[in-house]
Amino acid sequence: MLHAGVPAGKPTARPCVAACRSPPFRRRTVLPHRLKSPRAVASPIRGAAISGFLLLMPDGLPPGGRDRPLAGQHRRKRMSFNRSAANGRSRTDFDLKDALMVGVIVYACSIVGIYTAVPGVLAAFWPPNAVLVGLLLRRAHPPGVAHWIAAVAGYVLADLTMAHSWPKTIMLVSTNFAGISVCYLLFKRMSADYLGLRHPRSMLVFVLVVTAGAAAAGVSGIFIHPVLFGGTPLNGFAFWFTTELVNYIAMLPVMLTMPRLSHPFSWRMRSSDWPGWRVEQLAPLGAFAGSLWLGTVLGGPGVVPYPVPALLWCALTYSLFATAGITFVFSVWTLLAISSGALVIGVSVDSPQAIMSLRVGVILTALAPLTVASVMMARNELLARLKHAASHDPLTHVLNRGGFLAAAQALLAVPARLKTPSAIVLMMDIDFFKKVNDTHGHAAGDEVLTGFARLVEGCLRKGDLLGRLGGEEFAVLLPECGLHDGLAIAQRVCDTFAAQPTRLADGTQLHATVSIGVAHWNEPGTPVETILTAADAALYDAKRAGRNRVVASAALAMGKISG
Ligand SMILES: Nc1nc2c(ncn2[C@@H]2O[C@H](COP(=O)(O)OP(=O)(O)OP(=O)(O)O)[C@@H](O)[C@H]2O)c(=O)[nH]1
Repeated sequence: MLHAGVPAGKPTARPCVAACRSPPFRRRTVLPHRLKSPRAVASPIRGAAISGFLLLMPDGLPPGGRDRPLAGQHRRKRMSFNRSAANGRSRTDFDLKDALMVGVIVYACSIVGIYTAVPGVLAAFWPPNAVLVGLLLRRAHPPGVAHWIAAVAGYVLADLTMAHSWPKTIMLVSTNFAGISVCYLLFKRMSADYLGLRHPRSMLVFVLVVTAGAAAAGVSGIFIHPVLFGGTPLNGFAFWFTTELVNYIAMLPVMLTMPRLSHPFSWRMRSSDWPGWRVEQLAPLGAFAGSLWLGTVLGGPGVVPYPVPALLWCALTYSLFATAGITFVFSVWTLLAISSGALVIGVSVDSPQAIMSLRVGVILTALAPLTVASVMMARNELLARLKHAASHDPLTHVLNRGGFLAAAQALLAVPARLKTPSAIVLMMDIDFFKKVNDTHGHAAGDEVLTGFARLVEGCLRKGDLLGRLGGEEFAVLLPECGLHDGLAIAQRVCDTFAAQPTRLADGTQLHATVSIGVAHWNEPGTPVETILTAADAALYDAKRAGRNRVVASAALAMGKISG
């Protein structure tokens, strides 16, 4: 029998988990291919773009479903503006910089809105309000006074740049803020699921909130419209209400569902999605573009909803953010194409009523794909949570028996997936665990199990599998690992666990040890169960030999490490 020869009760000093990452781990660690590809090398332009984006998109809101951590997965460290403190800058410095950025964005969006407006008429495309609401909601912290002041300054400067008089500027800015504050205050009270449009009913609530915000702007329009544009108060309400409604519905979903880019690397990581992409996944986008083109060719009053089937197809295929973006393109394209004559609907759209009717009709059409995408998102997240719960252990959050066996089978059943047809299985069982429970209680036993799982996880590479097969028994699969390295890894787990007591909630330090059986898989075609049985037999030998040790399977051993 081969074993590591660590005497029971006399642990080798390995005080920290970090020790587990020393060679041979590091030697064997393979950099993910995508990080080495030229695509992964960020260009200065992309770096600058990402940095700018980070300022705009702090992680106030959990991103779309795919990014949201599930119970048991390591939670990605939430980065907030506080990270500036770590860089030696004070929070105030950073808030001011951040507020300045908000002001600049509001200014830039306002200029775009003013430039695209028909002279003497309220701007049809007015992005700053929706963008500002999105920015304020997506912050990690509630916006400070500096943010609000910067936003007001952005609007005022844009109006003054366009040589608007002060009274006109004040009226326009206060009307903008009537809608913005109602939207912000109502959205702020919502849970992240509703705010991220990931709840099945979130689109309904979204429409109610933006309708309230648009109505607030409309009420202000009752007073200022007759003064600024000479219409009736009713016209003022209708014009401001519809314009704000259209802009909020078109733009705010994009802002609310935009993925969090809290770390430049997350952008690179997303490139890993691409190998899974197939050309046919571009079909819904092609259908959408085709339907827009068909509308321009055929014309007529019925062309506006032509793209709806393609939009629904996009909603069923792409992420909520992508669907929101495509829907935004649909709304803007349709309104611009009709006003420019590229889309001939055969009805004159020159009266205020006709313009309002068109805007509201287009934007309500866009609600259908947004609702489908939102419900799909909620459904996919629920499925992911169920799948996770079915394959993971609720206590330690590592794979459960079924999850481990399925993942191991999937890995070993297709040897082509492995660069080298060699894998190691460790069967690990905490020693005298019953005594831990009996002496310190079941809760303390649970803490030992959880602590052990975290310790082992800290010793593994990405791609290694860890599972809790039951009780105090765990298994590890190390793909593309030879026997020598596998035994060394097992020994490090054994030594580190023995040297590192579990600190219980009451402060007590609890020493425990683990016995490990190691088996080597190097013959493609050998089922996982066979290798697990061999490792289990070795584990049994380790227990019999005195525990707190590593033993290689007699059947499959090809070498040993010295004790
Ligand atoms: N706290 C806690 N205990 C568990 C859990 N699952 C199983 N156990 C306990 O784990 C103990 C396993 O005891 P045994 O199988 O006798 O093994 P052992 O005491 O570790 O002895 P050796 O394995 O021979 O070293 C039993 O007392 C189980 O009740 C759990 O989820 N939490």
